[in-house]
Amino acid sequence: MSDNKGVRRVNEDLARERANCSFDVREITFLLDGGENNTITRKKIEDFTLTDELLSDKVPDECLSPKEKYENAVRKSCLFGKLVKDKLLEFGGLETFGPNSFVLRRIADAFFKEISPLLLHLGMFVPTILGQCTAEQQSEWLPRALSMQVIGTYAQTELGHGTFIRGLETTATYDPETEEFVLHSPTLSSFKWWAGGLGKTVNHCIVVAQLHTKGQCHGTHPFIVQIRDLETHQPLPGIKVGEIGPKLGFNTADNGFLGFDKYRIPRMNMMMKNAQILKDGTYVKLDRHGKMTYGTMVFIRVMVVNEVAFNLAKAATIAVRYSAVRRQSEKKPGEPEPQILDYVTQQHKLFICIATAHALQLTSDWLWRTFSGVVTDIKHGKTDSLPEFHALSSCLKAISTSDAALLIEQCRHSCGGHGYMMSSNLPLIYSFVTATRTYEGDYTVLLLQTARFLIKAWEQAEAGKPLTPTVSYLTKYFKDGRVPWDSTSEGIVNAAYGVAAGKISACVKSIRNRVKTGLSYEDAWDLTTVQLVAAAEAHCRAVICDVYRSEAVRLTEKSSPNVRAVMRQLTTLYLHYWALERIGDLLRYSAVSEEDVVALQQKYEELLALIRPDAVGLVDAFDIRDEILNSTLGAYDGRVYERLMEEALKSPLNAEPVNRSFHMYLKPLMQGKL
Ligand SMILES: CCCCCCCCCCCCCC(=O)SCCNC(=O)CCNC(=O)[C@H](O)C(C)(C)COP(=O)(O)OP(=O)(O)OC[C@H]1O[C@@H](n2cnc3c(N)ncnc32)[C@H](O)[C@@H]1OP(=O)(O)O
Ligand SMILES: Cc1cc2nc3c(=O)[nH]c(=O)nc-3n(C[C@H](O)[C@H](O)[C@H](O)COP(=O)(O)OP(=O)(O)OC[C@H]3O[C@@H](n4cnc5c(N)ncnc54)[C@H](O)[C@@H]3O)c2cc1C
Repeated sequence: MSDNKGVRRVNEDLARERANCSFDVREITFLLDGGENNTITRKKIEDFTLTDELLSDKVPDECLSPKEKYENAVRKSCLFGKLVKDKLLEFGGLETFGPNSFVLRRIADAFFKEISPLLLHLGMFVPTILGQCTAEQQSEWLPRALSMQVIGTYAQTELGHGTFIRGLETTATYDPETEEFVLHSPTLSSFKWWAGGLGKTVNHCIVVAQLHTKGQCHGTHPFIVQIRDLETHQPLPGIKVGEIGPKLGFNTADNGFLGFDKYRIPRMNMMMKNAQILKDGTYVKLDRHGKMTYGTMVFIRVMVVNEVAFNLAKAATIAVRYSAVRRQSEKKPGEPEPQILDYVTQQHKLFICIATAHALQLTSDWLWRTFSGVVTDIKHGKTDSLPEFHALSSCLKAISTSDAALLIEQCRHSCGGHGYMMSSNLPLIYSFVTATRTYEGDYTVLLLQTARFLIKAWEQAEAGKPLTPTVSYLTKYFKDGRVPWDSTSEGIVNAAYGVAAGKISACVKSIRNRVKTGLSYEDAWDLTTVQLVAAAEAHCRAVICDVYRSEAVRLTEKSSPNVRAVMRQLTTLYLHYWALERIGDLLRYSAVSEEDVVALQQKYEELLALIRPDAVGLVDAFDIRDEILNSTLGAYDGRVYERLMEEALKSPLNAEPVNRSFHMYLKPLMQGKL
C-alpha cells in the first residue's frame, strides 16, 4: 500500500511475505486512522506535501556540523511552515481529522530527521496561549503567533529545578508605579534551561516565574516575554540568552538558557486566565482548583502517548521489514539461511512492538476522548474530574514513554550491526523517544503522583465512599485474598487489576506500619516509594490492558473475520506477554498455578507462530511512507544493502580518496617524523 514510488523492484522475500498475508492490509490501516475517509485524506495530504525537493538532503543531516544542522533545520522549518500556511490549510483536509489529528506531526518527520526548532512554538507556546490567556489576551497574541510574527517557546525549567516547580527561583515582581513586572534571575541556578528553540530561534517565550506583589509571593505563574528584537533578532537589553550545547538527541532543537537582569514587561503580559494582578498590585486568584496553571503540561502528557505510539510503529516497521529481508545462520546443517524473522527469539523481540504500538495508540485515542470531557467540564467551571485525570495522564505518560523507549532499543538490537547505523534511523528515533521519559515530568515523579491518588482512593474504598471510574476496581478487590485465575483475555485483565490492588494494599500497610513505629507520614511515604512506583506501574498496566482489549474488540466489530482474528491475536499476545513478564506478581496476588504458567508460556509461543505470516502485513498497515521512515533498513521495497551503500557513499569522508590528515599526521608518524 505504501509503495509510493512504485517503480523499483521489491525485494523477493518481502514480496512473498505480502502475497502470503492473511488479511487486507488497508482494513487495518483504516482502523488505525479512525476510518477510511481519514486514510484517504491523510494520503492526499502526504502525496500533496511529500513531493518537494527540499526533502532530499545531498549530505545526510548527521554528517553536518552542529551549526549547519541547525541552519538546515531552520530552513526546512520555515519552508514547512510556509507550506502549511499557504497550501495545506487551503486544502481543507485537516478539519476532517479533528483535534486529535497527527497528520501534520506525521509529515513533519519527512522534513526533519531530528526536531524542528519550531516544535515548541506550535507544541507548547500556542497551546499555553489558548489555555492560560483571557479571551482579550488571546485575541492579541494568537493571530501573531499563528502567522509566525511572534515565535515562542515554553521556559519553565531552570538549571537548578525542573521537577519541583514550586522551587523555581526566577522572580516577577509587580511595580504599580509603572504597571510593569520586573523579571529577575537572582542566582545561576535560576537561569532558565532547556526550552526548545530558545537558544537561537524564538523572539518570545512563556516564562514561569514566582509572582511577587505588595511584598508577598503568590507562587509560580506564566508570563509572555519578548526576548529578541523583531527586526534585528538581537537579544533585548537585560536578557542573557544562548544555546545549551550538544545532547544525546534533539540536536536541531536549539534548546536554550535564559537569564533576566531586572527586565521589565507590561502588566498585561501576565497570562491572566487563572490569576490576575490589578493595576494597583492586588492579586486576584481565579483558579479554585489551584493547579490550573499546570494545564499545558497535562495537555502535552496526553499528546506524548500518541507521539511515542507513532515512533514505536516506525521502529517496528523498520525492524520487521529488515528481519524479513535479512538472512543469517542456518537452522539445520546445510539448509539455506533463514530470514531472521523466522527465529522465534526475533519474533519475541518484535511482535510485542507491533502489539504495543496498537495498545498505545488505542489507549491514546481513549485518553484524548477522556481529556476532551475534562476540558468541557472545566469550561463549565467543574474541576472534580481533574485529580483523577492528572493521575491517569501522569502514569500513562510515564509508562508509554518508558515502554516505547525500551522497545525501540529492542528494535535496534534486532537489526544487529546495521541497526547501529544512523541511516537506519533507529538511533534517532530512540534518542527522541528516550527524552520523552524525562521531559514533561520525569518517569518516577509522575508515577508517584499517580500513587498519591491511588492511596487516597484506597482510603476512600476503606471508608465505603464511591470511587471514580479508573479506580472503581479497588472496591471489588478490596478484601484481602488472591484474585481467582482465569486464562481468558478478560481473566488476565482482571488479574492485572487484582495485582494493582494487591500492591496498593501492600503500600498502605507499609506506610501505616512505618507510621506506627513513630515515623512521620512523609518519612513513611518516602521509605515506601519503591513499592509505590511499582503499584502505580501495575495500575497503569491494568488500565492499558483493559483499554486495549476492549477498544480492539469495539473497533473490529464490523471487520472481516481475518482482520478480527489477527487483531485478537495481537491483543492476546500483549496480555500474555505482560502476564509472563509479571509472573512473580501473579503468583503473589492471584490464584495462578504452576500448570497455568506453563499454559501461558505455551499459548504465547503459539501466538508468535500464528502472527509470523502476517508480521510484514501488520507493519505495512501502519502505512508509514518511506519519506517519513527515513530508513535504509525499513523502506517498502526492502533494498536494504543498496540503500546502505548509497548512504555510505554520501559521507563527506568519501568525497576524496585521501584525507589531508594522512599528510599532516599519519605519514609523519609512519616515517618517524612526528
Ligand atoms: C503539536 C504536537 C506536539 C506533540 C509532541 C510534544 C513534544 C513537545 C516537546 C516538549 C518538550 C518538553 C517541554 C517540558 O518539559 S516543559 C517542563 C515540564 N515540567 C514538568 O513536567 C515538571 C514536573 N513537575 C510537576 O508537574 C510538579 O512539580 C509536580 C506534579 C511533581 C508537583 O507539583 P506541586 O509541587 O505543585 O504539587 P504539590 O506537591 O504541591 O501538590 C500535589 C497536588 O497537586 C495535584 N497536581 C499536581 N499537578 C497537577 C496537575 N497537573 N493537574 C491537577 N492536579 C495536579 C496533585 O494531584 C496533588 O493533589 P493532592 O494529592 O494534594 O490532592
Ligand atoms: C530533550 C528535553 C527537552 C526539554 N524541553 C523543555 C522545554 O522546552 N521547556 C522546559 O521548561 N523544560 C524542558 N525540559 C526539561 C524537563 O522538563 C525536565 O528535565 C524534567 O521535567 C525533569 O526535571 P529535572 O531535569 O529537574 O530532573 P530532576 O528532578 O533533577 O530528576 C533527576 C532524578 O531525580 C529523581 N527525582 C526528582 N524528584 C524526585 C522526587 N520527588 N521523588 C523521587 N525522585 C525524584 C528523578 O526521578 C530523576 O531520577 C526538557 C528536557 C529534555 C531532556
